[in-house]
Amino acid sequence: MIKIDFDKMGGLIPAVIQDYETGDVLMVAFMDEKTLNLTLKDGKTWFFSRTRNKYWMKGEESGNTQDVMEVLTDCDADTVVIKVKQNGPAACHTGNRSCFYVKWENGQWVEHSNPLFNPDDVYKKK
Ligand SMILES: N=c1c2ncn([C@@H]3O[C@H](COP(=O)(O)OP(=O)(O)OP(=O)(O)O)[C@@H](O)[C@H]3O)c2ncn1[C@@H]1O[C@H](COP(=O)(O)O)[C@@H](O)[C@H]1O
Ligand SMILES: [Mg+2]
Ligand SMILES: [Zn+2]
Repeated sequence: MIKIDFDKMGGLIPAVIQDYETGDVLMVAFMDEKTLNLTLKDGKTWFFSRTRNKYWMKGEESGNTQDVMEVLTDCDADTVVIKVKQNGPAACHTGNRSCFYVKWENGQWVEHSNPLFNPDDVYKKK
């Protein structure tokens, strides 16, 4: 029986969040056993934030939650890909649809930012 190998990963595995409809990678964040189980039960994505040292449901503040459509793990069961229906305009807290809007071009990183919301409006409590 396949079991996710959290121990090998120091308790946290990468979760690649993919748009169910377009296949775009929306974000990458981390899950421990508890947040993976929450995600599987709840049908929304839950993560552990190392920076903020807390559990979070994506969209708890912005409303930009993610409905889980499909969950995959890889050959050695130490990463997950989660296909989601993204609610609201964007997954990234910058307002961009995806976190991956910075591209290596001609020897440097170039931002292709196209915010679909203003983070100052959406994240008011800070
Ligand atoms: N909303 C986001 C958010 N959306 C996407 N991401 C991406 O999720 C990844 C992990 O975020 P964290 O920094 O929380 O997690 P981490 O474990 O520190 O990971 P690293 O940054 O160290 O890689 C990063 O690649 C972020 O770009 C976000 N990271 C943080 N937030 C914050 O989460 C809070 C709640 O936001 P909502 O979930 O939209 O309500 C707000 O304070 C936001 O600023
Ligand atoms: Mg961080
Ligand atoms: Zn982001």
